[in-house]
Amino acid sequence: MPSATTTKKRKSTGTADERAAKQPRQTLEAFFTPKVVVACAPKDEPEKVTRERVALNAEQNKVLRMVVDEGKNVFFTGSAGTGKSLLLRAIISALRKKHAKKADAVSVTASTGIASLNIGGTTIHAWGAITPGMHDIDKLISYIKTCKPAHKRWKATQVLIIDEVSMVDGQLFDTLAKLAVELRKKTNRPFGGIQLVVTGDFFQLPPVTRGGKEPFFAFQSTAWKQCIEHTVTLTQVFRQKDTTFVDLLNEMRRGEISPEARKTFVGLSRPLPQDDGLQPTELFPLRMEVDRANAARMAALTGPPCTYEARDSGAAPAEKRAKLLDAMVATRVLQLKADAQVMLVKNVDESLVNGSVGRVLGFFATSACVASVAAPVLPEASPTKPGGSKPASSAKPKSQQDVSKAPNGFVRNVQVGPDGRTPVALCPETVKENTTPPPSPSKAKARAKDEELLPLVEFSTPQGKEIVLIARDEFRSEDSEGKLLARRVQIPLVLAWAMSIHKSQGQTIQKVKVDLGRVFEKGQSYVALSRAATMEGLQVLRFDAKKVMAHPKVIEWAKTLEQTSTASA
Ligand SMILES: Nc1ncnc2c1ncn2[C@@H]1O[C@H](COP(=O)(O)OP(=O)(O)OP(=O)(O)O)[C@@H](O)[C@H]1O
Repeated sequence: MPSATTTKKRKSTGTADERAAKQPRQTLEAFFTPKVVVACAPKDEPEKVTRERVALNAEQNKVLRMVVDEGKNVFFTGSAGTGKSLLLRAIISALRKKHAKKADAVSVTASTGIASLNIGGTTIHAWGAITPGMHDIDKLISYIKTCKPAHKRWKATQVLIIDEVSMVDGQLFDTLAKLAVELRKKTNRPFGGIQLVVTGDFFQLPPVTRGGKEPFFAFQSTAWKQCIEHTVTLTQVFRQKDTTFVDLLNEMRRGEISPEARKTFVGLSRPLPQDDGLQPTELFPLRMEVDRANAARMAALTGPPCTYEARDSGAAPAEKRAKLLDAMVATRVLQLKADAQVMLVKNVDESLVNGSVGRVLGFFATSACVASVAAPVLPEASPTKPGGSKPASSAKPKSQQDVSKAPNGFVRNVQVGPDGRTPVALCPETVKENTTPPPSPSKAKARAKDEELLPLVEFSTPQGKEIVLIARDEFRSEDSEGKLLARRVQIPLVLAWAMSIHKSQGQTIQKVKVDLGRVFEKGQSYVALSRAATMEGLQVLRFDAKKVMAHPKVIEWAKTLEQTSTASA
């Protein structure tokens, strides 16, 4: 029976490794393999739920079974927060186990770079070696045939996953289907016989169009009608617990705002409390507005700035490389100050995710933070390679050894002194209890001399506060043959007083502020407002019912779905 959980054994090379091998594997694979109940079990077998696992609900399990056990072509959708991403990660994990012996059998893609980053995949364009905007099948085929890895992928793929499909242009969907048929020479089967697993919410962001052109959604394409056998709508909202808020968001999603809903939204214009020291993240449609808002907040902080220049490399020609680097979420120059509000742009584990917001406490060396960890726990790791932070020395107490092992160089659970921002190892007056004494402050300072000072950040997570030293990490852009085009090693943080709605898609943000007066695209307001976990954490300025309208084509299409499901119920 295939299992959705992973407990890969490691080669034991010594006592430390033996200890580590006994630990449950806590890499990002564990994050992509969320602690979900195995869903490939026969329907009548009771589900095993362990203490730390998130159990998929019945509708999520149904989709997982349709995809993994029955091999069906499925589009699963649902409003924001219904667990599409979590389910997708469980599906990816189960499919990889199912096809473990066949490399390239499971291809994981998304419409945008950011969405693909969230599921450890690649963009659909990069996967298929498709030039954006090009639909000449013959030209595309001859180009793909020159890219051996891409050609191999087209032929070897048995399951193609496409996330955030609302942003996939319908014409592209048709092109993909035609290419699959041609390249796989299985002309009698839709999509060349590739199993499709597609997800997203068409009420969220639409495909990008030029010059105000109407979007052509994937569901309007001919291939969609031929290839998507089953549409499943997830209905249980997990992100928001408050049913009143869920109902309000649903009214908005359908574009039917009642007078009561309007009144409630207008009432959300009040400022949010700042009891945890964090201000709401303001969501803007344009990157320019985001940069301006963040720069103004930074200028208001009086402390000295700490600047991180990215370490860039890559084989692409200069102009192309610059473009690729520019599109990366990590910036070329990151300027931070103590008290700056920041957002993590890498997934680490279930509590520290791409989207976690925190406040910079100061800038410290890894060694000082390793000496100040609060508890002897093994930190969970990121799948990316370490980005340049130096490992701390090996002659340390057990807890410190474990901490320095974090492959991403992060130091978790740092304990700070009475000022609330200095690691205890640097506070002479602080005596740590219950662990081996930390190195003396003078030693820690001496060791710190050669090390790059890194931002120490207090994150607000659903599990509570955690202080983490953030090391540099790697961001890569590869071509369809897997060749490294551009690489950036940078601190994986961005300023987070403000962020773009586009980048916020898929995230859960505890405190959100949205000025609807700025929103210009259908779907944007719904994405922005539905990032908030609670109404208490949402501030809405200039509410205008017209601005929250869904696209009429999507409303029409959704009605046909409802009719189908009512008829088949
Ligand atoms: N079965 C489940 N049990 C408990 N929590 C869940 C479950 N499924 C999802 N969640 C949680 O609900 C929240 C929203 O889930 P997720 O991000 O997967 O939703 P989504 O449908 O992809 O949202 P969006 O469309 O806004 O990106 C996350 O915090 C996730 O961990």
